[in-house]
Amino acid sequence: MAERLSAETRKSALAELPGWSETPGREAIGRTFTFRDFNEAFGFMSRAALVAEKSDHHPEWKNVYKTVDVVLATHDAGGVTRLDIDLAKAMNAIARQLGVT
Ligand SMILES: C[C@H](O)[C@H](O)[C@H]1CNC2=NC(N)=NC(=O)C2=N1
Repeated sequence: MAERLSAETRKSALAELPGWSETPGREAIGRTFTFRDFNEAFGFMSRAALVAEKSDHHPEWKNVYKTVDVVLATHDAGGVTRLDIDLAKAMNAIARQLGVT
């Protein structure tokens, strides 16, 4: 089972994750992605969903038109683990391919 990261490790991991920040009021990280339109937002979600399924690690996310709000935490560990950092990195890579840095 993935180990919960300390506040210090979480903060240094966030420094490598453009656009991501701590979620106020809970041990989690979050980012809002804004795409060109709904089609690209949903395309992002489709691709990220495949990565999540493959890693058995799933996001908490909400899509409104061209925005996707994402919160990542490892429920089993009660905080942020490497799994969340890796999924955030993968999401940033997918977004970059869609022109969103
Ligand atoms: C049994 C299965 O491995 C677990 O329920 C997985 C599924 N996806 C998950 N996703 C997230 N974000 N946290 C978890 O603890 C988690 N656990």
